[in-house]
Amino acid sequence: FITRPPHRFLSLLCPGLRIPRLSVPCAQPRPRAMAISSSSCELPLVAVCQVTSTPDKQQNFETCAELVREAARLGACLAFLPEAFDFIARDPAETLRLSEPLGGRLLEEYTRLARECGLWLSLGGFHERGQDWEQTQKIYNCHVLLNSKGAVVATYRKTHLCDVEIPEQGPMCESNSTMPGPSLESPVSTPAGKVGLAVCYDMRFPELSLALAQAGAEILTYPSAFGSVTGPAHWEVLLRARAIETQCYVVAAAQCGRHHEKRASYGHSMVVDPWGTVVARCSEGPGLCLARIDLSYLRQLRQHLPVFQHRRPDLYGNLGHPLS
Ligand SMILES: O=C(O)CNC(=O)[C@H](CS)NC(=O)CCC(=O)C(=O)O
Repeated sequence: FITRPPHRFLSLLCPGLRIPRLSVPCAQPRPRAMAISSSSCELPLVAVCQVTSTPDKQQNFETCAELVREAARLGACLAFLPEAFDFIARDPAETLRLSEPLGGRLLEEYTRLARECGLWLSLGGFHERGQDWEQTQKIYNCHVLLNSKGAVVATYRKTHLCDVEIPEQGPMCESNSTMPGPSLESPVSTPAGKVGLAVCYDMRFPELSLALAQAGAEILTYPSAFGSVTGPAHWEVLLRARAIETQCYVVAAAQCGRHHEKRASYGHSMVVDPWGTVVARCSEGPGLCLARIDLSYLRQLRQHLPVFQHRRPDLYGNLGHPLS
């Protein structure tokens, strides 16, 4: 996939690249933070990377780095990598053995990559040895956001762990190796908009997405490694529902294909706009797709369909109250 020429790459993998609703005239001055691409009339472009992580960390890094470089060449200001971009291990013991702290070698390599490419990176789910590693011998599933200088600007540790038993998908017990994160993270300003951080299974909890939207998120991210049984049934429906109800863009970078003998993922990485339209999707296998983020469209939509003004938090107990 890496050797394909860019135009072919794009037309194959990015049917959503047709630019959605360029309603902002070029003459209109844009905020500095959004003037990322060579032409100031272009809306910020984001890239969604799809990979098949294996237990081989170095190989995984090289694959991700190739996609990130391609994203930068194509003009993206922000690239999204899926959950477990660092590796997918065969068992919990291997997961723990391969894990690193945020200050470890792998994050250092990604810092260099972000700086080299000059783009922001959403590292969707890093197997992180946290401060409490010595006591707990468990890790966090940590979504790390790097800016274009390679600095860590935010971390969110997955709060809903995937302990489920889906017939024919095999049991998953994430809490065997992983601690749930203690809190949600306030949305972060990026060149593409305010990004709200989540991870995979979190997408099943609309409370989280509403909390992020009410705290100002414009883009929700669900980096994932979705299973092959729940994938066809729930993946696109959940992502589109989260986009429609929060009136946010939803970006979901996914693992795909076979990671090792025991595990495969559904793929179907995509970007959904706040209307619920899928504006970009990856085709089968590793690759990337691109989408433009149009915040004036998002604001218009929120004006025309003001669901956040119609909420009745007086009726829902603690649901729907803002983050901060
Ligand atoms: O294990 C790792 O290394 C990384 N973590 C994952 O892949 C996690 C926990 S097993 N996967 C999911 O949350 C899938 C959720 C899902 O498939 C659903 O909600 O239907």
